[in-house]
Amino acid sequence: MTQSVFIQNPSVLTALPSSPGGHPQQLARNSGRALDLDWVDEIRINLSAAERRVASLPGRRTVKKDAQAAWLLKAITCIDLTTLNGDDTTERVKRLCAKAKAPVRGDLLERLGFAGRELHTGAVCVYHRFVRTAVEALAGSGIPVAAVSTGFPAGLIPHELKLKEIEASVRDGAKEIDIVITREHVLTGDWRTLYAEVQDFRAVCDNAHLKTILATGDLKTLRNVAKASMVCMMAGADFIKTSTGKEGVNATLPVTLAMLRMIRVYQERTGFKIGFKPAGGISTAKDVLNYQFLMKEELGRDWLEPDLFRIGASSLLADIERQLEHHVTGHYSAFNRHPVG
Ligand SMILES: O=C[C@H](O)COP(=O)(O)O
Repeated sequence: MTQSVFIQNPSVLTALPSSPGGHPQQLARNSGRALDLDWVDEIRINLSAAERRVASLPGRRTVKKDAQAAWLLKAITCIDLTTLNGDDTTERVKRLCAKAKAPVRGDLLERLGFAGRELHTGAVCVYHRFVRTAVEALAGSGIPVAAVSTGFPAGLIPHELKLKEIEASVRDGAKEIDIVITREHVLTGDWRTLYAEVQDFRAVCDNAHLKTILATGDLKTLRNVAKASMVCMMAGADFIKTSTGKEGVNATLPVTLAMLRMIRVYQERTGFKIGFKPAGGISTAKDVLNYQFLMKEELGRDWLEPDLFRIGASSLLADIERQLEHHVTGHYSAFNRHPVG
């Protein structure tokens, strides 16, 4: 799961938030570890402190002009370009894949000094039914296909069927599997069962990377979010992900802060770097910059790269492209000029 943006324009180059054209990070994959309930029981989260911490971000951190363009180009490389709708079709998935391969109009890239350089999204994320279509459409691009499996979005189908769905997605060529956890295990504090569930998912993923969706909007408290994060990482998650996009409340900055702090603790204790994926409702360039700032402040530059940071989004790319157009032309275009993504 490694890609890099290659930057040509010198002013954009200096503004890029992480190594331009740099080498992919060599990450040791999280092997998981035995469940240690002390690591779970000791977790405390101060909600008002978390809210204060993230509320200060927009006023404190800002990037403009070339710097903003550079951060937004980097964000594109981290997008899991997503379609997860009941009316998805093969043609829609093919169009999405075409957009993932060429996320920004050629004339804009030229004016940004990017012409001819590699730029694509982090992945394309679809339901299992469309994995094969996406794999074929993305062949040779290096863009992985992520499948939402395990009875997405509620995750209430039988456990054995969840395992079969993961196996089928892997067989069809998915390189990343976004699973939903059973929220009841969190709401009842049944950490052993949650751990066993995620361990089983990880085992059938084989070499595909496992992103565990917590559905944080269903988990009631930040403490539950933090505890579930820790259990999923101990069970072998490669990424922890906030939401399906279908809960009443999806990705938020306070939830992100709680999850990032757990990633930090897990790394301090085990040495493994776990990725983070906010998803659901992230639709503007302004939103995504705040997530990037928080990632950098909490975990450092490594977490601005697509092997440790993904943004699950269906419409964000359109706004980013619009902002890039404004950057190079001074004008905003209508959203319908950026129809996909
Ligand atoms: O995982 C990705 C989400 O389902 C996308 O949510 P969104 O449509 O609000 O961008």
